[in-house]
Amino acid sequence: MVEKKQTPMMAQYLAIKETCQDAILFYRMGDFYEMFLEDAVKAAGILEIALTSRNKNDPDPVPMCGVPYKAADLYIAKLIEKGCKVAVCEQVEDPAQAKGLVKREIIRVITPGMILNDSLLDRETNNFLVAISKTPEHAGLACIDISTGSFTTCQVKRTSGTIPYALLDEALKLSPKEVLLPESFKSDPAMAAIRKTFSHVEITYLDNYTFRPDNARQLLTEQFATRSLEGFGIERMQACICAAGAAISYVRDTQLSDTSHIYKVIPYNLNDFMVIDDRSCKNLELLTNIQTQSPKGSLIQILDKTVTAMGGRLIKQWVRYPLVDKDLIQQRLHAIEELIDAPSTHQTLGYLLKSVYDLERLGSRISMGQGNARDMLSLKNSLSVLPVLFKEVEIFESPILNGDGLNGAGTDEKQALVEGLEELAQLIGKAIREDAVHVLNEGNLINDGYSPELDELLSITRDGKSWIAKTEKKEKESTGLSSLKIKYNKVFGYFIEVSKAQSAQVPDHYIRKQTLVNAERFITQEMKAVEDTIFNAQERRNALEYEIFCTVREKVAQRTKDILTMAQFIAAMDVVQGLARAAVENAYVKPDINDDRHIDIQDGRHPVVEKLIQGERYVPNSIFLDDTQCQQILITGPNMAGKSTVLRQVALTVLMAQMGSFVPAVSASICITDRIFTRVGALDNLSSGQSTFMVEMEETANIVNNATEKSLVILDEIGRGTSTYDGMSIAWAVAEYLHDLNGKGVKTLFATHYHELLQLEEIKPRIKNYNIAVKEFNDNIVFLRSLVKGGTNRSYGIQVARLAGVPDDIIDLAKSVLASAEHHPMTPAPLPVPVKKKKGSKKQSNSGQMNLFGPSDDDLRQMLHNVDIAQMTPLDALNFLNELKLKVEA
Ligand SMILES: Nc1ncnc2c1ncn2[C@@H]1O[C@H](COP(=O)(O)OP(=O)(O)OP(=O)(O)O)[C@@H](O)[C@H]1O
Repeated sequence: MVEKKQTPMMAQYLAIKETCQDAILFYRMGDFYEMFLEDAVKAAGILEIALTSRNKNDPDPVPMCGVPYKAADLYIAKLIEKGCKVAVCEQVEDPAQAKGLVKREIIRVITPGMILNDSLLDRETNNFLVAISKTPEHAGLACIDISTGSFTTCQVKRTSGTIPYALLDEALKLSPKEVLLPESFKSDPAMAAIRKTFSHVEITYLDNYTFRPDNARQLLTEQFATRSLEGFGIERMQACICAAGAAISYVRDTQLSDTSHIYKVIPYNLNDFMVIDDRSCKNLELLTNIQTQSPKGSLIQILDKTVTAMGGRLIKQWVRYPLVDKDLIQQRLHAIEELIDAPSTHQTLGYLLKSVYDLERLGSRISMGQGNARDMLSLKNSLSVLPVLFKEVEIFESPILNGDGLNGAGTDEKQALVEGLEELAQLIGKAIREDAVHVLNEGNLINDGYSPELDELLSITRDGKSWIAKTEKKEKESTGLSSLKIKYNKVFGYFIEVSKAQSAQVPDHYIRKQTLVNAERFITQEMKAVEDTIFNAQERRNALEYEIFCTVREKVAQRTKDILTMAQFIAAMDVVQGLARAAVENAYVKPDINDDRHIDIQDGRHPVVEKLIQGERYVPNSIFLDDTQCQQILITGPNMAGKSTVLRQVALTVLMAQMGSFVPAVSASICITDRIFTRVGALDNLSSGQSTFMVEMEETANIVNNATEKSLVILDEIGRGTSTYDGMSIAWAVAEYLHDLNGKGVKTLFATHYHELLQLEEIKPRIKNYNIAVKEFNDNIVFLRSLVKGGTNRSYGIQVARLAGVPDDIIDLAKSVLASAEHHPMTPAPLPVPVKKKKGSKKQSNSGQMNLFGPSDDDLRQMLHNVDIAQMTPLDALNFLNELKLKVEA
């Protein structure tokens, strides 16, 4: 086949495209980015723009589409959202100076995990890229956000051939936008689990070499300009090094610019924080509401009263990473307390922080040479607030508020940091015009008086006419020629015109250009020079302004580390001031952190439900859990009574206390919890191909396998999705197992409709029965919402069904089914496990749970056997009950 001859431009395009096969190439042509061939077809479809062709008359036209360069961000965002990568290719030489085809190069590759542009980022969400590595001993994870410079890493010991669940869960917790894996993982047994975990995340495979320890180590030491990784504490953490090195390699390959804002990597240990796995995070609605998937109706919505973007991102981390170090928790609580005690300073602080822009992202963009003049002004305005802000916080003792220890041990260092950043603000203020535009090559960036050279150009472009008038006056005076005038035409540009009569008297340095009937026209060397200046002034001014801008930006970039240090301090201060506001507005109290291993919450409330309920007052409830008397609480009560709410309320209160927040209660004493496990609600996971019951059992397995005596377990109705006896048996066994765990037991709150489980109180010393009280009258019930001692064997299912609007006919029928069932002699149901009765304990009861299994009635048995309760609506269930009744009566 004869290869088709390409135009030089197309040849250049194809050569560049060859280097970025997996990305859509944005090829700059004048004011547009053009896309060709398959890229054009794909992008036109996603962007909904016209697909044309470059050479329409050719029998084999090249598909193309394009977007204006000024609006490129919008289009790039859309492509990234659809999981595409975009390689931006710019003209890297001045087309006017280019000999032949203008040179072009890829200047940046934008991928879901490599985004720097503000318009493509969510203000209050980190844009994390996670790299996962595996060494014979460990699995490692590195997490980087190039938009803020944050870079962390951790590793987990491997106990089997695959990647440990804890590491995958950690990766999931970070909600990465992109995951980097070595090519070799494609055939790894862990891949199925990884694909499942990251089903909605872009996975990018890198050469195995990138993850090799020696290569990774070298990349990292180069990045941080250090001889070893000792200073970061990861010298001997090989899995961390491999993952971190691969992440840095990817950043460099895609960003192709200065990445020195990533100047450190912070290792962490999963045990340094309370573990809340992804499911529990969802179950407890920490960041999003389970129904709507939006932050509305979640804990973060209630707690997040931050006013800066940095604070908005940090509070999410505080919620996801509650502390287990008592001192660190106390520090946060103390800071909140100080703010609450100084309401007027607290208010001023909130007001001042509102003027602080996103220092992390501004600092990172500027450092990477991508900040524009507006970014510089935002930085200046933010930094200018610092001196006042630091004056205000002098009254506080807490380092989170007063910045002690910032930038080093002493007060001098802190002072030096603040002053240095103030000087930076002054430099920007002096250099950059307040009305500077976004575009960097069209001038109007630099202030008058900053550069004498620029001032000259500015005065020429602005005052061209007055310069001419001045020169005319000057020449008239020096020559004494009254007819002398300066004029302009397209042929000569500016020239001096003198009447014929006086033309003989012109000075020698005048150069004759044209003779007219009545006048002579001249130019001078000086004049031509000035003329050049005027003509070229605009262009030169634009170029010089850009040059000066880059110099100032470079000076600012040299202080990136200081800017980012300050950003982190401001973020924490903002989170704390936000938590203090939430505490005041919602009447929260400071929790006590005890060492006695008990949880004592008096008049606690659910922080979200108390805000959402309408037409009802939230009824507070008290809970006491310890390791000797009351370690497991079994909560019974009708549907809708408030069992799930009280369970979650306790979990959230413990979590809030450990993140360092005040809590919704009248008083609360909390011991440090290492993990909160939840098994709540029947979250349908059909989309991931799992049945409700399967999910429930997986969650249960995770709890019993991983809970320790320092954990808190929340179990909401285990075993609902299977037959009554299977479910009850599992629930019973799990409750016993948790009570006996490691001979010490684990603090557990267990809501259940299986009244048989109430008997556990009699055989297990640390299990206590509670119920949520209701009041009955005239066959109706009123929910009292208060948690009281003792169990209840009444379900009030029919009354709740009525409240829910189930038609009266069905309610009446259900009642008669129930009555008839209650009056039929039933064969007692066997207990799920043998129960040793304690001396003096009450008679075992099978109350409430009816046995409908007539041993001789095979039909009924078969019907019950065939029914799948998990798939039934309440209405189906009632209809089924009716069917049973008709069968019995037949
Ligand atoms: N302490 C309370 N004060 C006021 N209202 C409450 C309280 N607790 C719960 N509620 C209200 O009752 C509703 C039902 O509560 P919840 O879901 O906890 O009941 P439940 O007993 O777990 O029900 P089910 O057994 O059907 O799952 C809540 O959505 C809330 O509106």
